[in-house]
Amino acid sequence: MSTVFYGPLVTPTTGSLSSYLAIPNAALSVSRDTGTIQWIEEDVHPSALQDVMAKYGIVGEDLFLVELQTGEFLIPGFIDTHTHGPQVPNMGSGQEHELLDWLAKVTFPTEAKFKDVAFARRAYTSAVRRIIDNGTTTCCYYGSLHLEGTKVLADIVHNFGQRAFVGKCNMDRNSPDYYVEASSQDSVLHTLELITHIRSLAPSAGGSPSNALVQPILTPRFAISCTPELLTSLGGIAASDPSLTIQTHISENAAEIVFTKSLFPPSILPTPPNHHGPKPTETTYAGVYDAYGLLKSNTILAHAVHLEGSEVDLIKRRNAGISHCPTSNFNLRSGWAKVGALLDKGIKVGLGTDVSGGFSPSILTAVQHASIASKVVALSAPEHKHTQAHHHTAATTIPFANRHLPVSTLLYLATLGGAEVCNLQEKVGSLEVGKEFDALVVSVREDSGNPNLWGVDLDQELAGSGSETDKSELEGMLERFLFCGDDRNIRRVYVRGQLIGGKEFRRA
Ligand SMILES: Nc1nc2[nH]cnc2c(=O)[nH]1
Ligand SMILES: [Zn+2]
Repeated sequence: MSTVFYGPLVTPTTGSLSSYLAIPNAALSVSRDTGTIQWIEEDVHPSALQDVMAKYGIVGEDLFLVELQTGEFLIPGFIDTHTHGPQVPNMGSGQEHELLDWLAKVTFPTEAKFKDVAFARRAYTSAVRRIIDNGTTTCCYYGSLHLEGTKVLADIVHNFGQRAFVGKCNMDRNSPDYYVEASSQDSVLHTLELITHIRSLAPSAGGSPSNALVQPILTPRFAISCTPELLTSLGGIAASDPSLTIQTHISENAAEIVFTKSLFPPSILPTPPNHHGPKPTETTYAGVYDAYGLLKSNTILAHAVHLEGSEVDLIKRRNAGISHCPTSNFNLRSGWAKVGALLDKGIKVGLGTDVSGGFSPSILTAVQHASIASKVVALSAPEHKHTQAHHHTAATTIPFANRHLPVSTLLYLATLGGAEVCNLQEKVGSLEVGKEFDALVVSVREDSGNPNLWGVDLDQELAGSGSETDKSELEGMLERFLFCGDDRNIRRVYVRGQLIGGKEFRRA
């Protein structure tokens, strides 16, 4: 049995950051058993739709047809490569601080409340629901340091049907007395127990644990909050369990970097695994994680605002991914990441909301600020005039560094780039045959209820044109959605073919 979606479709494609597919009349079939995309046909005229479906043997009772209206389109679901579940209640609070003060004064007190499991259940239920309804189909969650509360987070994500990585913070030092783990041994035991719990959650129909939607993730909060003993143990877990993903923070804030270097002088750092040549004589932030075996192809590094050149090369060599969190980076006055230069190096980059350093749970807000961040980079680059002059050159031929990111790249970062950072690019991130259907039905119609977005159906009405959408109109719809859209424009949210959220789901 299949569900066939018929209407406009927008998707990035593998390997192309400078262009994307915009198909005004697509038919896309999803298996109702496995949730995978079975076939996609482009340019299907309404009168040919029945024939196309008959060609694939889809008739009568086998068929569920979803026809999109004018002003609606399909897009891959958003991937949030970095957020904090227990900080959702804090969104919009404490906006005056920089990182280390903000952690001490605003963040740790709130996270400490998640010791109360009943509180955690209520808060996480609300948090995960709003994250899904904002179109996030895959989410990398930091929990608090608590084992039980973080199990609850994993259970809720599992029950809601979102694809996710869930980890509990490892933090056994440089944290307040009321919010710190008792020892590195405790931290490790609780981490292993959480991994076991998450892997025991029932995989969806017929799947194996490795195919489960919710996966565990090692979560050393950041180097400052972990003793060398703890980092050593976590590196050991990572080495013995190579499929295990790792998330942490890197080079977010200037004071944080100074403190990190003071805690880890080269004399105490172990020699990194896979290290060739002499041991580094100076500490770098990435070098600390590398020394403990935590910088790998399945490591997700949030922020990367102030990376040194040698760190960029090391991250590339290890094929670790970066979560760009521009809303948070502006909000906490951390700075702005040089994303274009990272992309030019071939480093994997996705977007993160970093709630509540970032004040929005929506990847759309991250897209808007990623655009602004890239424009700040362009404006502050010495060759500003030069790059402006080349504005109209074919995008594929120019590097991304020191240039504003085009819509195609913003779309990529929000979807397929995020999938690469999570090593899920074979499964999700784009609408391609064989991938799982993690997707959104977006509406940029006047009746979406978003007063900030001028409805494209109204445009067509005013122009007196028919209701057929052409390719350039569809591209315009995408741009308008990315810059002016919010959850009111997200009608349906699908993960692995299942409807799990969106405006229509909430009403039902
Ligand atoms: N943005 C952000 N940076 C961190 N570094 C360590 N912990 C945090 C956190 O909770 N948020
Ligand atoms: Zn963070």
